[in-house]
Amino acid sequence: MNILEVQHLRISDANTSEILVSDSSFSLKQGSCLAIVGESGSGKSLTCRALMRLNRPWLLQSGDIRFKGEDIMALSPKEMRKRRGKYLYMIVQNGMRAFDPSCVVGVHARETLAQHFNWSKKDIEDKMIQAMKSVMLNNPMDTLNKFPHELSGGMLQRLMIALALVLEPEIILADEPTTALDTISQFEVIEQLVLLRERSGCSMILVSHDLGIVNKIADEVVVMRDGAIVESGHVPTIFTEAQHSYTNYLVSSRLALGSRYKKIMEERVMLASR
Ligand SMILES: Nc1ncnc2c1ncn2[C@@H]1O[C@H](COP(=O)(O)OP(=O)(O)OP(=O)(O)O)[C@@H](O)[C@H]1O
Repeated sequence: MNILEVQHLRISDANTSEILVSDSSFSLKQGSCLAIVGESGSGKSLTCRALMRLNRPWLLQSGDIRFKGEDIMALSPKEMRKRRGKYLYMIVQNGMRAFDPSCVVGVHARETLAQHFNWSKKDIEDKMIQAMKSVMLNNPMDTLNKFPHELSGGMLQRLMIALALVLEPEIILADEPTTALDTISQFEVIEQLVLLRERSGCSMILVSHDLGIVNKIADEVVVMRDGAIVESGHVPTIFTEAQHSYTNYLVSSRLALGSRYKKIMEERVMLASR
């Protein structure tokens, strides 16, 4: 069963009349992970944000987006706000942008959870602390009392994942969740995303440049270029039988994440044995 169906999505810039995403159609199966790959500027983030209806007001979108059959495009702004967080949850590239810089991250977490659940302050805190421990954020109370700029990029990403564990959204949109991180933090955040899927059974859309990450997490993939989908299919098939020359180019030039993992793990084993 498809939890999300997108038909003929088109995004254009009202200021310039430029078409940024043209006639994009894809679907997400319940419980599966769909990756959107493509070079910079191909329309991956705009597509993701269109699903949440979070694009800037001058970016006009048309087409049909259905979440469990419900027409997302027809919802009022108020109804759409209710769907964000609990149904569609976004993990962004740069954690600093996800949190209000003027307050400690615990306030953001509490406010987000209070929007969706009738839990007491104590319940919210307990659930958040438990989730933070499970994503290896030690000293959760200390972390919750910090401002975003006092936390590393990896910690902010893990905080977003912890929040997702408590919210249990139906679809997680992870837009280049590791791009802004160093290699070790990338590895850890990817591991946490894999665990998040296992624990919550959520469906996921993963935007990535990195076909190594896609190979590790995703079941299906769509390849975008210049605002259009040029190819889509099952991950193993795309890796071995890509039809489009651009997909072949991506596959052949992909970062060998597998070997990077191996290298990191070898380094860790060496450090641990010293
Ligand atoms: N707010 C905006 N206003 C106008 N044009 C925009 C806006 N955001 C993005 N664009 C344009 O839309 C196109 C697609 O952008 P998008 O951010 O979706 O690319 P992307 O594939 O996610 O790239 P990257 O991998 O670098 O994040 C680009 O040409 C970009 O310049």
